[in-house]
Amino acid sequence: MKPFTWNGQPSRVVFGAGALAHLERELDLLGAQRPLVLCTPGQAAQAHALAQRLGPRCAGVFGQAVMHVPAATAAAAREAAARLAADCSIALGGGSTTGLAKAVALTTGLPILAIPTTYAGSEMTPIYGITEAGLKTTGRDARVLPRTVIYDPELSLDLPLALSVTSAMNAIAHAVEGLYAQDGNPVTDLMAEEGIRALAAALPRLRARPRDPDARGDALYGAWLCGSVLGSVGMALHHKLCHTLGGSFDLPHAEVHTVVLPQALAFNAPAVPEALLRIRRALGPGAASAPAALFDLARDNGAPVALRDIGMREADLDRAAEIAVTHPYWNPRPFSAAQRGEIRALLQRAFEGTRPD
Ligand SMILES: NC(=O)C1=CN([C@@H]2O[C@H](COP(=O)(O)OP(=O)(O)OC[C@H]3O[C@@H](n4cnc5c(N)ncnc54)[C@H](O)[C@@H]3O)[C@@H](O)[C@H]2O)C=CC1
Ligand SMILES: O=C(O)/C=C\C(=O)CC(=O)O
Repeated sequence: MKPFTWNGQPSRVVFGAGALAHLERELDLLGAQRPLVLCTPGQAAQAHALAQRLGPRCAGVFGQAVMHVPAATAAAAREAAARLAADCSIALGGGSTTGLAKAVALTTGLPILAIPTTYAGSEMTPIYGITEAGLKTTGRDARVLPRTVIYDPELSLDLPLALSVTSAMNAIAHAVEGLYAQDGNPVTDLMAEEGIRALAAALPRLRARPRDPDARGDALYGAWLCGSVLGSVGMALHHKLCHTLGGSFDLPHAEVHTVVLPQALAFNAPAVPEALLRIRRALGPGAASAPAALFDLARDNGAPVALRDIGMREADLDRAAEIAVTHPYWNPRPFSAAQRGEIRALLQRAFEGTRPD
């Protein structure tokens, strides 16, 4: 066994149908007396219902979370937390809401209690992302890791099916990159393979019965595992491309992950044979290569497989390639300015939705 360092996340996790009933207990354990509830405009009703349940204990609701955490939104949330004398953030929603809570925590240290309603997995990572002047900056900081996570499958029963599939692919992408991470280890490998398996198996069940609580629970379990992998090891080419396309071209996050993942894995395939075997095994029996099987998993569950179908302009691909190779993340197959042509070709295949070999 090669030596490794395990920086598994110390978040406290409460998991199960109806787990939201434990919110007050978990706030008490955090010593939080005045939580600020954060949400997106689309989830305001859920957030206000939670605030009403908490009564005078609740400092208020800030309902302006949006994807990629614009710097101005982060500043407004910090101002609201200060004005309301909040001592904790409750992030009720997906990665955009958790990301806003992280932006507040980054400068204020306000602890986060996350209540995930998608499969993004941000609740299990110390990674933050803030977007300013069309450029997304990401970083890692222990202060942004949520202290407590309440996973309640009942909160995702109404997650739109299309987003359920792409958000699951976002989670699978964390695990895929974790399997070839520079700082991967046997524990994260186990979590990654099980996370991919759980999510891939849940998708057809969700398509058949979107409100199936067992399928939603299995998907959330897979998201927890994949998010834990992302929180423990580094990201590589795939995430760099998605941060570029999402942050600089304002493309929808989960959809970008869904489209790019097969293409990025195909680019890395020659350098990551062990990861391919684990991914292939996790996806179940079939003759397709791991990249092609991921492409098929997305396509067969009704998800987009081409950048041109999610708002990308072909004229922007050159600039996307340029940004992607500037300050690249580590990757098992090097990509830097010298590989700009290869990255541009990868983006062309993603733009057209070409099924990998
Ligand atoms: N730092 C990290 O570790 C990670 C960060 N992220 C970030 O998270 C953001 C994307 O998060 P996502 O969860 O993909 O999307 P999201 O949080 O933006 O949600 C997408 C839409 O779905 C709605 N929604 C969410 N849950 C719902 C539910 N259960 N029922 C009905 N509607 C619901 C939201 O209101 C929103 O309008 C991006 O900014 C991405 O960068 C994503 C993964 C990991
Ligand atoms: O791309 C991902 O799914 C993981 C990390 C981020 O999205 C960075 C961020 O929080 O914006």
